[in-house]
Formats: sequence, structure tokens, C-alpha cells
Amino acid sequence: MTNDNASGSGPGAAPPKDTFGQASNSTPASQQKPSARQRLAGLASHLLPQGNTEFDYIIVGGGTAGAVLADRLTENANVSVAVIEGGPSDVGQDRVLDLKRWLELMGSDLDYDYPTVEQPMGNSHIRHSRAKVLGGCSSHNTLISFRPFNEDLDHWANHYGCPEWSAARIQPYGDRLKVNAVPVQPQHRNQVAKDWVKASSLATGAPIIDDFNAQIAHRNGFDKAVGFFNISYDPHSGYRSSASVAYMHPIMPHGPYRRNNLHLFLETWARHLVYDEQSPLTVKGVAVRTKAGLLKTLTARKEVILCAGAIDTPRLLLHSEVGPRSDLEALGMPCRHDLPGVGSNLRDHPESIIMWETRDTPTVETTMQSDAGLFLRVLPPNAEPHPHAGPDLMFHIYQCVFDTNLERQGFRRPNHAICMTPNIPRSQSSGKLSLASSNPEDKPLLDFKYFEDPNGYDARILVEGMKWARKVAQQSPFKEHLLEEIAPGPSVQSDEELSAYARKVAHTVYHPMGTTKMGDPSQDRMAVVDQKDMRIVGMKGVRVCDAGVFPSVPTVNPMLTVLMCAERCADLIKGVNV
Ligand SMILES: Cc1cc2nc3c(=O)[nH]c(=O)nc-3n(C[C@H](O)[C@H](O)[C@H](O)COP(=O)(O)OP(=O)(O)OC[C@H]3O[C@@H](n4cnc5c(N)ncnc54)[C@H](O)[C@@H]3O)c2cc1C
Repeated sequence: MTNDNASGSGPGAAPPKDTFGQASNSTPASQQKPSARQRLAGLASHLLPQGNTEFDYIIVGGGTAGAVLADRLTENANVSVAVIEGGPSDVGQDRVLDLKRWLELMGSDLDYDYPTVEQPMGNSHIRHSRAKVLGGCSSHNTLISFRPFNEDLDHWANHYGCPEWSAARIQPYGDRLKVNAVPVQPQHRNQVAKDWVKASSLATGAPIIDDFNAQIAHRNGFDKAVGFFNISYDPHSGYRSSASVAYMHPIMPHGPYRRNNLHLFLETWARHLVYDEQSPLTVKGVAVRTKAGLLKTLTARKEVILCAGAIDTPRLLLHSEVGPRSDLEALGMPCRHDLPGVGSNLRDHPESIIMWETRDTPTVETTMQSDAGLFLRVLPPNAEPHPHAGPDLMFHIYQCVFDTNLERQGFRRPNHAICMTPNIPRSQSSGKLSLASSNPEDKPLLDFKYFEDPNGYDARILVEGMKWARKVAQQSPFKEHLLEEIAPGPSVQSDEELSAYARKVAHTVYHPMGTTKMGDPSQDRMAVVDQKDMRIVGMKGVRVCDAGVFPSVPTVNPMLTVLMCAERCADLIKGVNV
């Protein structure tokens, strides 16, 4: 395995050229400003370099999905795989590997940290963390690990034109995941969380569940339930069982099963796709910028798989002249392939927050301060476009002062707090990702259109959530831990007041998805990825595999669903189990 920074040209090889036809091993990217014309000409006439910049497969993004594919594809020693990852390795990085330290990564050098545009119905200050490190967001997130509900997958099959993604087809992939997704272990269950679980059950009638995943995947799900989460971690060390730890570490140079056919290009940025000059919609490689600022091209003999996540995959496609023609041309950019769905269907799991001051904060007996959750059913089935028998309201609890969006509104910061966060499992708001300019360095515009769904479904769920949270807070044995409701405070009572507060301080649990959605292209012109094989509609040599392919929002936290999609994608590429 090589582990370099895209410095892979063989001895004596001609200097590789970037797609604008310039020798690329000497000129820093920052000094190169191609015109739109040069750019177009370059994309069409690129000469592909030979040598060890050529691989069978190129995976763009060594994140959650990318790590699975890197592992599964290199199982065949005769296949060479390059992984282009924008961030550094997580190996030996304690702040990444120690799950409890996840909050330290927010806004750090390992966070792409994307802002949102003005949200008239919600909170315009939300920033979307996206991890810039091997393992992607699985190296930064809280690793709450839910299998998708059968019904979510069957909805993809029956309502979103994805018959190949039914529960019967996809659920078995959950059984082969390598992450260690186990219920929070006894040593990490503190008294406050245990009392909250008990009180939640007493106040709502939700049964206490021992193992959410067993219930979801093998016992037909539930409409309400409470319990300790399944978390992908090592209960002995408290370290992550991220996609990187579970799939990549064993096959990296220091690992027990080192694979020489895996080529890792770390701190290397994929700038745009490179096309075959004879066939303008056939992808032959990826133009990259190395850590040192050098521009190079890596070539794929077989194909390129985009795993850069629901924000960076559509961003990369738009900078590769693939997307809505009108949007690209409005920015003075050429459009090679008019694919209107790129960037649309931007979805999330928004949530709000209700905070109480408590006597103290448990610091040792916890996985990462959010160990348990509650699911409820609060609205009738016809409130959703496609009725779903599962829960329509979810709560995380945070046993810490989680007040990023409260301080701004002037709420007092207590020393110790517990927060209940009503969350919308199947949020109906749908937004759009677009480019701010033709400059690839500019962060894209994220317009989630929070709470702009036409029937006000999302806001209704939050109002119900605020009320249920207060009922739980009045219930023993949890109520004895609480001193005072800090936010919104007891004076906020009417539905209108609760809605206004809940939307103003709403935040995200960092689940952007849907921006390169799968579907049946013969029925849905907004489908970006063909559900049959995960290839980009109308193109050759390129697939997408990350949270962007979700056609709709799964009820639960998405990481395991992303991993399962990647397992499926590996099978599709290998031509097995299909
Ligand atoms: C703070 C936080 C908490 C979360 N908590 C949970 C949770 O508890 N449970 C849960 O289920 N989900 C959680 N999520 C969401 C979940 O982690 C993501 O949905 C999932 O990991 C996304 O996987 P992905 O493969 O789509 O993208 P990612 O894992 O983000 O992978 C994308 C990778 O591509 C790389 N990349 C991007 N662009 C380029 C480029 N141009 N060139 C090279 N490399 C590039 C990135 O560096 C990254 O490594 C959380 C997310 C965050 C940020």
C-alpha cells in the first residue's frame, strides 16, 4: 500500500498534466486561475498520465462509505484501489478516536464547517460540521447506530422508485457490518440517564427496549420505545468503532492485514472529474490538489466512486460541469450534462432543545453525554405523504450544557444541565445545495428550507415534542434531578409560542442527505443516481455512494444506513449478490 500525498508518478514518467493542460508538479494551485474557456477546453482534451497514478478504482472520499468500499474492493488482491481523502489519517489521533472528545472537533481544523443560508422560518446560524479526516463523519460523530426501519427501505422501494432497495434486499447488509454497534454498556449508564429512561417510559407508555437494532431489524420495529442507544464503540477503551477503525485500520500499513493494493492519498482534494476525450460523459479519472498544493490527475481503469458526502459530492459534480444547466450557466460555468437533481432534495433531521439546570453532570459514566433516546408517535398517519407506522418524534438527551443556539437568544448558561432535544425523524422540508460561484474554493450555499414544508408538519412535531419533554420532566425518578427549566422557561406555553421558540433555537444533528438521490430515471427526472447500479444517470465510469443517495429521510440516525449502502455498492461493483 502507498500512503503518500498523490506523489505517485513512476520514475521517468512525464510530469502529469492537470485538466487545463498545464504541467502540474511545479505550480501551486493557488497561482492558477483558468478562465471558463480554458476550463472547458481542458476538461475535453486532457491527456491521461500513465504509471502509478493509474488504478482500477478511485474512491473520492475516505469517509464513512468510502472506507467500506476501500476495504471490500481491495479484498481482491488483483484489484488496485486509490482513495482520495481530503483530511489526514485518524491513526493515533486521540482527539478523534476517543468518542467522548467529539465536541472538540466542532469547528476545528478537522471540520469543513459549512454555514447555511438565511432560514426565514428557522435558525439561520446553524453550521454543518463535516469531518475532514479518514473515516469522515464516522470519525467525528456520536456513533449512535440504528439499523434503518424496514418500512423506511420499503418506502424507498415503493414510493421513490427504488425497488432494488427494499428491506428484504438491503436489511441483510446490516448483518455484515464490521463496526461494533452495541447497546451502551453498563459501565457507561449513569443514574441520571437511567432515571430518564424510566421516567420517559412511565410518562409516555413507551416500552423500555434493550437493543434497538434487534427490535428494528428483526422484530418489526416499534411506534414508541425508549432505552439506551446502540453505539459503535469499544466499551473497554471508550474508543470509536468508526468506519475507519473497523474497515481501514486493519488493512493500512500498521494494521495486521496490510494490503499492498490499497493506495491512500491523504490531505488530497478532488477538484473535478476528468473525462474521456472521445466520450464526453465517460469519466476516466479525477483531478486532485495535493497537500503541497500540486495539481495532478489520477486515472481509473475501471471506475470512479464518489463518496465525498451529501455536501461535497454534489459540489464536486457541479464543478465537473454536471448539474442543473440553468444554475451552472447563471454562474458562467459550462454544463456538460444537464442533470437537474444534483443538489436538490437537501434533507436533514432538524431538532430543537429544551434545557433544565441540574445539580451536576455525570462525566465518567457515559459514552459521549448522549446515551439514551425516546421515540414516540404523536400525529395521525395521514399527516405524512406516505403513511409510516413507525415513530414520528424522537428525542436525544444531552447530559451537558448544549447551548450553542440558546446563548445567542440570551438564555442563562447554567453550570450543569440536561437537554431534551425533540427531533423530526421524517422531516418534510426539502431544500437545495447550489454553488455560490464558479470558484471551487468557495463553500457551497446550503438552503435547507427548514420548517418551510407546505403543511407545517415539521413545526408541529417540534411543538408536540416540547410538550412531551415537559411531561417527562415532571415524572419521577427523573424530576428529582432537575432544578429549573432554563429554556424556553415555564412562561412559554401556547403552541404558537412553543413553535416560535423551537424554530428559532433549532439545530441540526448533522444529517444532510438526499442531494444526489437514487431513483428510476425513466420515471423521475430528478434522479441523479440509478437505483439499479448506483451509477450516475447518463454517465459512464462513475457511481455515487454516500448519504446523498438517500431518496428520502430514514426515521433514524443515518450512519448505519450509509454503511449498508456502501456494502451494497461493493456487491454491485463486484457483481455479486445482485
Ligand atoms: C457531529 C456529527 C454527529 C453525528 N452523529 C451521528 C450519530 O450519532 N449517528 C448517525 O447515524 N449519524 C450521525 N451523524 C451523521 C453521519 O455521521 C453521516 O450521515 C455519515 O457519516 C455520512 O457518511 P458519508 O460517507 O456520506 O460522508 P462522510 O463520512 O462525511 O465522508 C466524506 C469524506 O469525503 C471527504 N471529502 C469530501 N470532499 C472531498 C474532496 N473533494 N476530495 C477529497 N476528499 C473529500 C471528507 O474528508 C470525508 O472523509 C453525525 C454527523 C456529525 C457531523
